[in-house]
Amino acid sequence: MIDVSCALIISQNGQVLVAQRSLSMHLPLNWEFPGGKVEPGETAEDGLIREIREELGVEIQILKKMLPSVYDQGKQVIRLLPFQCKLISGEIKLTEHAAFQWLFPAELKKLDWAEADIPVVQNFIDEMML
Ligand SMILES: Nc1nc2c([nH]c(=O)n2[C@H]2C[C@H](O)[C@@H](COP(=O)(O)OP(=O)(O)OP(=O)(O)O)O2)c(=O)[nH]1
Repeated sequence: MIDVSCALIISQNGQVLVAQRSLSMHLPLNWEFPGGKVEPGETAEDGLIREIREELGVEIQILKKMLPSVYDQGKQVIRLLPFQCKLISGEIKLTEHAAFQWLFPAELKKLDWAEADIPVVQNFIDEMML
Protein backbone atom coordinates (compact mmCIF):
# COMPACT_ATOMS: atom_id res chain seq x y z
CA MET A 1 0.00 0.00 0.00
CA ILE A 2 1.32 3.42 -0.99
CA ASP A 3 0.57 6.41 1.22
CA VAL A 4 -0.21 9.56 -0.74
CA SER A 5 -0.96 12.76 1.15
CA CYS A 6 -3.04 15.47 -0.49
CA ALA A 7 -4.12 19.00 0.35
CA LEU A 8 -7.56 20.56 0.30
CA ILE A 9 -6.31 24.14 0.32
CA ILE A 10 -9.25 26.32 1.36
CA SER A 11 -9.43 30.04 0.60
CA GLN A 12 -10.92 32.68 2.88
CA ASN A 13 -14.14 32.69 0.85
CA GLY A 14 -14.54 28.92 1.14
CA GLN A 15 -13.24 27.76 -2.23
CA VAL A 16 -10.92 24.77 -2.52
CA LEU A 17 -7.98 24.40 -4.89
CA VAL A 18 -8.20 21.49 -7.33
CA ALA A 19 -5.50 20.46 -9.79
CA GLN A 20 -5.61 18.59 -13.08
CA ARG A 21 -3.00 15.90 -13.74
CA SER A 22 -1.05 16.50 -16.93
CA LEU A 23 -0.96 14.22 -19.97
CA SER A 24 2.48 12.90 -18.99
CA MET A 25 1.34 11.77 -15.54
CA HIS A 26 -0.33 8.57 -14.47
CA LEU A 27 -4.17 9.16 -14.52
CA PRO A 28 -3.81 11.86 -17.20
CA LEU A 29 -6.25 14.80 -17.05
CA ASN A 30 -7.99 13.48 -13.95
CA TRP A 31 -8.59 16.09 -11.27
CA GLU A 32 -7.07 15.61 -7.83
CA PHE A 33 -6.00 17.40 -4.71
CA PRO A 34 -2.31 18.27 -5.07
CA GLY A 35 0.15 16.19 -3.06
CA GLY A 36 2.10 13.03 -3.59
CA LYS A 37 3.74 9.95 -2.21
CA VAL A 38 5.00 10.07 1.36
CA GLU A 39 8.73 9.25 1.37
CA PRO A 40 10.30 6.81 3.86
CA GLY A 41 11.13 8.53 7.15
CA GLU A 42 8.73 11.39 6.48
CA THR A 43 5.37 12.03 8.16
CA ALA A 44 2.32 12.47 5.92
CA GLU A 45 2.21 16.11 7.02
CA ASP A 46 5.89 16.82 6.25
CA GLY A 47 5.54 15.06 2.89
CA LEU A 48 2.54 17.17 2.02
CA ILE A 49 4.27 20.45 2.85
CA ARG A 50 7.21 19.34 0.68
CA GLU A 51 5.03 18.23 -2.26
CA ILE A 52 2.99 21.43 -2.23
CA ARG A 53 6.19 23.48 -2.24
CA GLU A 54 7.45 21.41 -5.23
CA GLU A 55 4.21 21.29 -7.22
CA LEU A 56 2.67 24.69 -6.51
CA GLY A 57 5.51 26.83 -5.16
CA VAL A 58 3.57 27.88 -2.05
CA GLU A 59 3.72 27.35 1.69
CA ILE A 60 0.73 25.86 3.47
CA GLN A 61 -0.39 25.38 7.04
CA ILE A 62 -2.14 22.09 7.80
CA LEU A 63 -5.38 22.66 9.69
CA LYS A 64 -7.09 19.32 9.92
CA LYS A 65 -6.73 15.67 8.99
CA MET A 66 -9.61 14.08 7.09
CA LEU A 67 -10.63 10.43 6.67
CA PRO A 68 -8.27 8.37 4.47
CA SER A 69 -9.50 6.79 1.22
CA VAL A 70 -8.10 3.42 0.15
CA TYR A 71 -8.32 2.59 -3.55
CA ASP A 72 -7.01 -0.41 -5.50
CA GLN A 73 -5.60 0.93 -8.78
CA GLY A 74 -4.86 -2.61 -9.97
CA LYS A 75 -1.09 -2.29 -10.05
CA GLN A 76 -0.96 -0.72 -6.59
CA VAL A 77 -3.20 0.15 -3.68
CA ILE A 78 -3.27 3.85 -2.85
CA ARG A 79 -4.08 5.15 0.60
CA LEU A 80 -4.97 8.79 0.12
CA LEU A 81 -4.41 10.86 3.27
CA PRO A 82 -6.27 14.18 2.88
CA PHE A 83 -5.65 17.29 4.96
CA GLN A 84 -7.48 20.61 5.04
CA CYS A 85 -4.94 23.41 4.72
CA LYS A 86 -4.61 27.11 4.16
CA LEU A 87 -2.11 29.12 2.14
CA ILE A 88 0.38 31.05 4.19
CA SER A 89 2.63 32.50 1.48
CA GLY A 90 3.47 32.52 -2.20
CA GLU A 91 1.53 32.53 -5.42
CA ILE A 92 0.46 29.34 -7.18
CA LYS A 93 2.85 28.40 -9.97
CA LEU A 94 2.30 24.93 -11.43
CA THR A 95 5.35 22.77 -12.04
CA GLU A 96 3.64 19.44 -12.84
CA HIS A 97 -0.10 19.89 -13.28
CA ALA A 98 -1.92 20.96 -16.45
CA ALA A 99 -4.32 23.36 -14.72
CA PHE A 100 -5.81 24.41 -11.42
CA GLN A 101 -8.97 26.11 -10.28
CA TRP A 102 -10.64 27.30 -7.10
CA LEU A 103 -14.12 25.82 -6.65
CA PHE A 104 -16.88 26.00 -4.07
CA PRO A 105 -17.84 22.64 -2.52
CA ALA A 106 -21.07 22.47 -4.55
CA GLU A 107 -19.06 22.71 -7.80
CA LEU A 108 -16.66 19.84 -7.10
CA LYS A 109 -18.76 16.97 -8.41
CA LYS A 110 -18.71 18.19 -12.00
CA LEU A 111 -15.02 17.26 -12.40
CA ASP A 112 -13.55 14.00 -13.69
CA TRP A 113 -11.84 12.93 -10.46
CA ALA A 114 -9.18 10.30 -9.81
CA GLU A 115 -11.19 7.41 -8.31
CA ALA A 116 -9.48 7.55 -4.91
CA ASP A 117 -10.61 11.16 -4.50
CA ILE A 118 -14.33 10.56 -4.89
CA PRO A 119 -14.99 9.66 -1.21
CA VAL A 120 -12.76 12.55 -0.12
CA VAL A 121 -14.81 14.97 -2.23
CA GLN A 122 -18.03 13.57 -0.77
CA ASN A 123 -16.78 13.81 2.83
CA PHE A 124 -15.70 17.39 2.25
CA ILE A 125 -19.06 18.37 0.73
CA ASP A 126 -20.91 16.70 3.62
CA GLU A 127 -18.76 18.52 6.15
CA MET A 128 -19.24 21.91 4.47
CA MET A 129 -23.00 21.47 4.17
CA LEU A 130 -23.44 20.80 7.92
N1 LIG B 1 -1.25 13.71 -5.43
C1 LIG B 1 -2.34 12.97 -5.56
N2 LIG B 1 -2.24 11.72 -6.07
C2 LIG B 1 -3.36 11.03 -6.19
C3 LIG B 1 -4.61 11.56 -5.83
N3 LIG B 1 -5.55 10.61 -6.09
C4 LIG B 1 -4.92 9.52 -6.59
O1 LIG B 1 -5.40 8.47 -6.94
N4 LIG B 1 -3.57 9.77 -6.65
C5 LIG B 1 -2.58 8.81 -7.12
C6 LIG B 1 -1.89 9.20 -8.39
C7 LIG B 1 -0.53 8.55 -8.26
O2 LIG B 1 -0.67 7.18 -8.60
C8 LIG B 1 -0.27 8.64 -6.77
C9 LIG B 1 0.44 9.90 -6.40
O3 LIG B 1 1.71 9.86 -6.72
P1 LIG B 1 2.45 11.19 -7.20
O4 LIG B 1 1.64 12.41 -6.98
O5 LIG B 1 3.82 11.08 -6.70
O6 LIG B 1 2.30 10.99 -8.72
P2 LIG B 1 3.30 10.55 -9.78
O7 LIG B 1 2.88 11.26 -11.00
O8 LIG B 1 4.70 10.67 -9.29
O9 LIG B 1 2.88 9.04 -9.82
P3 LIG B 1 3.52 7.93 -10.68
O10 LIG B 1 2.90 8.12 -12.04
O11 LIG B 1 5.01 8.19 -10.64
O12 LIG B 1 3.09 6.66 -10.00
O13 LIG B 1 -1.55 8.70 -6.15
C10 LIG B 1 -4.69 12.87 -5.31
O14 LIG B 1 -5.75 13.44 -4.97
N5 LIG B 1 -3.53 13.54 -5.19
